[in-house]
Formats: sequence, C-alpha cells, structure tokens
Amino acid sequence: MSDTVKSDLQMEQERVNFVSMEIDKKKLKLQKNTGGVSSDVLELRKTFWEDVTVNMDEPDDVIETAASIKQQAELLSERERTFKQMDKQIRILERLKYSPYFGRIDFLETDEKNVDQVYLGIASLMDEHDENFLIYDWRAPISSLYYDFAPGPASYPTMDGEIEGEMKLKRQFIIRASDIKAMFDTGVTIGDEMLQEVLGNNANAQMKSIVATIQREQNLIIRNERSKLLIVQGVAGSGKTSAALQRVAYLLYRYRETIKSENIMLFSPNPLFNSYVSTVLPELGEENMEQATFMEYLNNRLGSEFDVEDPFDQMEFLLNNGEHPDYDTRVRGIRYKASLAFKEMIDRYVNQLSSKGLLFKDLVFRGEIIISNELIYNYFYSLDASFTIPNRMEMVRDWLLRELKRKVKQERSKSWVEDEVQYLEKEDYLEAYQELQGKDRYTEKSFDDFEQEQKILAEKVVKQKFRPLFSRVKKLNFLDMKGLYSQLFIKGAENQEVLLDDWIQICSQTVDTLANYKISYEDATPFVYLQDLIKGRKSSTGIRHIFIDEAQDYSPFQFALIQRLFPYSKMTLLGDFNQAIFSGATGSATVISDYEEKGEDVEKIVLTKTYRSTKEIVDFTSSLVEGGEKIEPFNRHGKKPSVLLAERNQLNGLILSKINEFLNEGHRTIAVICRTAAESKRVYAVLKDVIPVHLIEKATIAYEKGILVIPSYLAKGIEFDGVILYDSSQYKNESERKLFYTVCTRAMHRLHMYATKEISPLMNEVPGNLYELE
Ligand SMILES: Nc1ncnc2c1ncn2[C@@H]1O[C@H](COP(=O)(O)OP(=O)(O)OP(=O)(O)O)[C@@H](O)[C@H]1O
Repeated sequence: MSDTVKSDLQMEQERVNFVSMEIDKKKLKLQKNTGGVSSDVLELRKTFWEDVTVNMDEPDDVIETAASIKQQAELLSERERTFKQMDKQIRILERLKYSPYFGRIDFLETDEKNVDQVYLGIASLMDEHDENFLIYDWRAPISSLYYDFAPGPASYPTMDGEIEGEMKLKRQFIIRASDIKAMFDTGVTIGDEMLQEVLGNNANAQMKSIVATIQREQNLIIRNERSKLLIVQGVAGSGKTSAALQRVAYLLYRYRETIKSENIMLFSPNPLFNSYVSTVLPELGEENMEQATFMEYLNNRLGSEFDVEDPFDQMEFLLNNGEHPDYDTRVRGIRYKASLAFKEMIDRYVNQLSSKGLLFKDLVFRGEIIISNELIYNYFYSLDASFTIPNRMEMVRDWLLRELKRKVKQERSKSWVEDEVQYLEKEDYLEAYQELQGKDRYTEKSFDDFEQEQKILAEKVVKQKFRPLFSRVKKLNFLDMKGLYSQLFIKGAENQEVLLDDWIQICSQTVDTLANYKISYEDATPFVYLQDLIKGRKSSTGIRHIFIDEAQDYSPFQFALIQRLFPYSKMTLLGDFNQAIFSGATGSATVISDYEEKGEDVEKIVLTKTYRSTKEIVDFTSSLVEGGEKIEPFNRHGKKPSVLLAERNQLNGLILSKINEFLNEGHRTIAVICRTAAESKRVYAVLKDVIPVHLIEKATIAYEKGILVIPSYLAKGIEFDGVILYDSSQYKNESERKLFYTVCTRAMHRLHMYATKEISPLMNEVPGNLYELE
C-alpha cells in the first residue's frame, strides 16, 4: 500500500469515526425525545376519558362531547404518528452506524471553485447544526452521478434543470461496524471488485439490496419518471427483481409527500417469493409495499362458489398429461383464452347481452320461488337500454330489495313464523322487551303489549330468514354468472365464429368443467372480466404504482384486466421471454413479448448483462435459448456445469453424495429441482431420512437456508448456490425449453444435472466444451 493510499485510508477512517460519533449524538437526542413522546402517548391513553368532557343531557351537549372525543383522538394519533416516525429514524441511524456509506464522489460544478464531497448511504444525515450533509441519500438527485458516470465530465438532473460539472473522484467503500474493510477508487463502472465481492458470496434465504452496486442501466429503471408504462425485458439474473425493489424505495423517497408504501402494489409469482423479497425494503429503511399473487386476486373475485384451478395445477396438468386424449384441445384452448381476440369476443357477447340473453336465477324462499328469473329478466329489459348493463343491474337490485321488503311484511303473519318464534333465544325476547320499553310500552299507557311483542318477534324471525336473500341481491348474485360464461361457449360452438380446428371441443370442455363448479386457470381471467362488464366494478384509485414481476407469465388478456382495474396507476413490468414457462408450454402470447409499444408514455428497457451465475454457467445456459449470444455474463468464474448419466434407481444415492460435495465446497443453499410436484415429493421422502431437507410446495410461504427439494416452476425468481437437476432427460420437448432454461439459470455457483435415458435433446445445440460429462 503506497503512503498516499495509506493516508487516504486513515483520513477516510477518521471521517467514518467522526460520522459515527455524530450518529450516536443524534440517536441519543432522538431517544430522549422519543421517550418523551412515548410517555405522552401512554399518558394520553391513560387519561383519555379524563380529558374528554362527557355530557349527554341535551343534544348540544352530545355534539360537544363528540367534538371533544374527536379532538382528543386526533391528539393521540398525531403523537402516535410522531412516535412511529422517530422510531423509524432511530432504526435508520442504527443501520447508518453499522455502515454509514458505500460511496463517495467529488464533484466540481461548472463555474464553482469548491469541490463538493458527496458521501452516499442508505439515508441522509446532516451535521450537528443541520447545515451540511454528512451523508446523502442514494436517491437524492446528486447521487445519480455515482451510478451514471465515471470520473470526468458529468451531470445530473434537478427540478431546476441539468447541473453540469466534472467528477474528480469516485470511491467505493465496504464498511462494517464502522470499520472500513475495503476501499477502491473506480473508473468506468461501479467497481468490479465490489461486485466480485458481493456476487461471490453465498446465496441468502432472502434477497439483499443492491444500492451500493447498482449498474447504470439498472439505474435507468430505478429512476424512471417519465413513463406511465415501463416494460423491462431482462435476461435471467440481470437484476430485474432487484431493480424493481430499489425502484419502490426510490418512488417512496421521490414522492414521499404523496406516495406511501400502501399505494404501491407488487404482483409476485408465488407466495414463497413474497417472503424471499420481503427484507430488501426494510434493509433500506422503508416499509414493504402491498404484495399479492395474481391468483390471490382472482380467487378473491371469484368467491367460494367455484373450485378455481391455480397456475401451478395447470402447469402440473401440462407436465403430466402429454398423452391425455384432451391434452391438445386444452392447450389450444389455453392459447386462445390468453389472447385479446378472446377478450374481443367477450366484448361482442356483452354488447348483445345489452338487448337480450342475460341469465338470472330465481329468488327462492323456503323452497318456493318468490321472484322468478323471468320476472327479473323482463324487469331488466324493460329498463331504458341507453343505460349501461351495470347501471341497469343496480336498478334491478334496488327494485328487488324493495320487493323483498314487501315480502317480509307479507310473510310476518304466516303460521310458520308463529312456530319459529317459539324457538327464539332468550336474548331475542329480551331485546323485544327493551324495544317495547323504549317505545313507552309496559306502562299504564299500554294495553296490547303481548301482541306488540309477538309482532316484533315475528319480524325478527322473518328478517333473519330473509337475510341471505338480501345479501345475495346486494351482491348482484341473482345473476347467473356460471350460466352466462357457459352460454358464451354454447353459442360460440353453434356460431363457430372462431377459426380453430377444435373450437367445438374447446367449447364443450369448458362447459363440462363449469358444470362441476370448476374453473380452469385459463378461464379465471375471462370469467372475472365478463363478470366486471356485467356487474360493473369501480376501478381502484388507492394504488398509484403497480409492479408486475415475472411478467412473461401474464397473458395479454390478463394484463388488459389489470390495466382496466388500475387505470390511474403507473406500471412497471419486468420479465424475460426466455423464461415464459407457462406460455412456453402452450405457445400462448405473453405481455412481455407481444405488447405493442404504443404512445409516448410507454418505454421499454432491455437488460442483457447478467450477474447471478458464474461465466461458465451463463455460457452454458445462454446456448440453450435463441438469441442467447446476446447475454453478457459477469466475469466471475467457477466450475463448468456437469452432467452425469445414471440409472434412475441410482439417482437418490448419487444426489446425496452431490449434495455433500456442494456442502464441502462451502455452499449453503442447495436446490434439488424436480420437474413436477409428485417427483419432488418422492425425492423428499427418500432424502428426509438421511439429511435435513425442506420440501417446497405451491403453498409454502417461507423458505430457509439449507437443502431444498422444489418443483421446477416454483423455483423461478429465486436463486441458489448450487442446483442439482433431478433428471434432466425429462426435459425433452421444445415446449419445455424455457422451463429447462429457467431451472438451470437458478444456479449461482454450481449446476449439476443427472440424466437417465439420454442427455436432454434440448442440449443438442450446446457445444460440448461448455459442460463436463462426468
Ligand atoms: N447491481 C447489482 N449489484 C449486485 N448484485 C446484483 C446487481 N444486479 C443484480 N445482482 C444480483 O444478481 C442476482 C439476480 O438478480 P435478480 O434476482 O434481481 O435478477 P432477475 O433479473 O430478477 O432474475 P430472474 O429473471 O432470473 O429471476 C441477485 O443475487 C442480485 O442480488
């Protein structure tokens, strides 16, 4: 180490020590204040009612009391908010204390004399007098210099325009527990050394933030403000999910006055993924956004009436039933139902329904039809046809509610009611008694108390019995949605308006499935869409920004539904058409590959550099897919992927020794990836008695470090130190190429494949020198 470097390091360490002391001071001050606020909160809670003037004597007093309660509650919630805010700041200070910053740039603004030293960390920190920044938040405008430029001429955007100047120095730090572990001055990109250090580490059970090493092209995604729709096509391991999460943090900072974490929503591929990404934002001092899988959303909308297939079961069908006589028909059906052509067919259908053909259900009470579906039908079509279907449906609902109220009155005097009254609970009698008392009964003024009480009780009985009907009507469940969706196919088959070979079979397959109250995954989105067009649905306004990760798994139809639901939200879609495993299996379109970029506010960013896997693994995996030569690996080396041909009955023993080999090499997250759920279960059953191992299933919500057995399609989005493919010979059809590519790209450091009959034909084009045949 040269003298100047040594003194630089000493100087930087001194600065870290100084900043660390400042952090301590700030923390102490905050803790004192927080103590004050928290005791305020406790005191306020304790004395809440003492400080409220309660007086209910006169109407005016009641109003005054309500105002007083409101005032006290507001005071309490304001104090609670302050407390939460202070608590958050203390947690951020603790993080800064451990690692105050990761970068420094020296910037000389044009026409200025002094060079600004800008230190970047996960949050800003001011000096004691709140005058100068000791640390700049990585999301501040000036911080973008660090990500976008090498030393030399540089500029950054601000609200008042572009600031130009020269970057004199760019330095990176690895600081742990206030101690500089490493320091590099870097040139063009954010140093290779730092990335080598980060990427060479073992996989975590949870994703980590990448703020210290965000790459220029990733920064474009993170800080994009122009587009209403941002589409990212990024190769496997290019940092799409990472960029998405840092983007959430960026938006929360940039628009902190208007966007809170609950205004951002991430659609994720499976429940496991939710927990995998859940630590990134807290690590950055932010709260997690809303998260859901698209399936959870659909389930919510379809209610409990149906047994809805999820995408994983659909995938299982596709992987297991190649020989099934209905297989080809189903695949063609899936493909068609994913398309916008099918959406347009539904639009035409709904157009026709505006003048005739809606289906309603009878309203039945105690086994008797009290309002027939014909009556509802006639009422609906008697309404002015210039109103939309949902508007007319609301009118029908109001009419039906009025009708039901009339029926309640008529029913009260029927003999069954008298019988039921006897079975009422004691509490009901008590309530009736109290009600009468309130009405000045049971006094010398009243003479018909018994009769009155019977009346109240009868009304109670009838209302109770009618309650489910009222609730059905309120939810518009007098509509026969199952019938309406089926009718689309019954009519569709008659009209043969779709030019598909086996359209008639597709129609009858769909109708049969629905008849059993089952909805296939490919029908779930169109069903919800049809339901929305008929019942009407208010679009959501709370969500301001939507993120869709693994967007290649969304069909154009599904994306159209999401856009309809969130018309006011900005969207970021992240995906990779090479990993479109669902559409790959059926040849359907995906929103990532087929979205036509329309309008100025749609932007597409392509990422071709990949960071996850060693160069050897990337060289191998990129030769599995078309256009793979464009994928640029990061220069990190390891062993070549390996393949071993074995007998199937030897596999379990071999896998065990391979796991041990990986463990001895120091790898900690090892996945045995099987093709299907059933295969995973079988392998797990054998391994679990010999080695600690977790089985991942579609409903698993958290996974820990260690050895996992996981079905192929659930491994997407996640990464492991070592991947062992159970039997790679099974990936043999072109339709499974994307699935094969996806599972291989999960490996960070080691990839080993077993093959039983023969090496997968999908590897035919892979040059032999890219893998080791053991
Ligand atoms: N700039 C970066 N600095 C450090 N690590 C990075 C960077 N970009 C990506 N990585 C790492 O590369 C790995 C892959 O990132 P990520 O999972 O975000 O990629 P992806 O594009 O979503 O992958 P896939 O599509 O294969 O699921 C992660 O370990 C991530 O931490």
